[in-house]
Amino acid sequence: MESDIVINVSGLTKKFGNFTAVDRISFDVRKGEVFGFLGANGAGKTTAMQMLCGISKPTSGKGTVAGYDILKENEKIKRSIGYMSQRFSLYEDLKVWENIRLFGGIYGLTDKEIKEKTDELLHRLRFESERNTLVKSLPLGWKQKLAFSVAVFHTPQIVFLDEPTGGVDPAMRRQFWEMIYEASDRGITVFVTTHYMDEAEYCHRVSIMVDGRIETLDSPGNLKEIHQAESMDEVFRKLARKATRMDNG
Ligand SMILES: Nc1ncnc2c1ncn2[C@@H]1O[C@H](COP(=O)(O)OP(=O)(O)OP(=O)(O)O)[C@@H](O)[C@H]1O
Repeated sequence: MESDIVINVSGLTKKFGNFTAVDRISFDVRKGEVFGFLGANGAGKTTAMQMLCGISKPTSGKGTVAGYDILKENEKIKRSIGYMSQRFSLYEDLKVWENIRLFGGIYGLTDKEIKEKTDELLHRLRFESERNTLVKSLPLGWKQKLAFSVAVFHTPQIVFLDEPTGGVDPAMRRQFWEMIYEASDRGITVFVTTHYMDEAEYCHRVSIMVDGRIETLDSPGNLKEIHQAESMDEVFRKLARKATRMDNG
């Protein structure tokens, strides 16, 4: 259904000088879908995601995100999405409740909404006792859960997650993925990059980028069938082997 499409891009390209970081990518993502965006280091995932979020202007190509034109309406896109990355998310020197208030305000909620939703969120996370804790003293897994909760606090149409679960154990990652499914059930589309192939199995659909291009895109089940592989890890290794671009940064 046309109206269910929340991301639609066609021929999206980003060049840095003569170097083509993202090369004519085209795809659709549906409302409530958990969409995995995979690729080896340097494949172009972050660059592509920045274009989708309205942070970086495409060199060519077109598309819409949350119903807005990525070339002309990037400010409106920024207001319709949530964003969480491993590197930039919460303020370490602020308390838990102060972080929630800050991001609620940035995303345009009123003080009353922020207060009500903060109580509800802390209750749901069973985190009331940590209301006044400084974020820097929380374990990494809890920081990630809180960062995700903050990124969907304003009920955005789409939340972009850039390697959200780096560095935590599988049990903690599973808890994180329960939150992802809850958001998806509420109709929030989840666009997620990850290096963990068990997480790729949890996505409704997965795309794999190689050297700036989308090499394959389908459900994990179909990808395994098409590429004659036992696991997503094997699918990924078969495709990533084709990469000529090396970037170990
Ligand atoms: N501002 C820039 N100027 C020049 N080259 C860039 C710039 N940003 C990214 N690149 C290059 O574009 C390519 C794609 O980078 P990008 O960060 O999008 O990859 P990635 O798939 O997100 O990798 P990783 O998994 O390591 O984050 C890399 O070769 C990178 O060096």
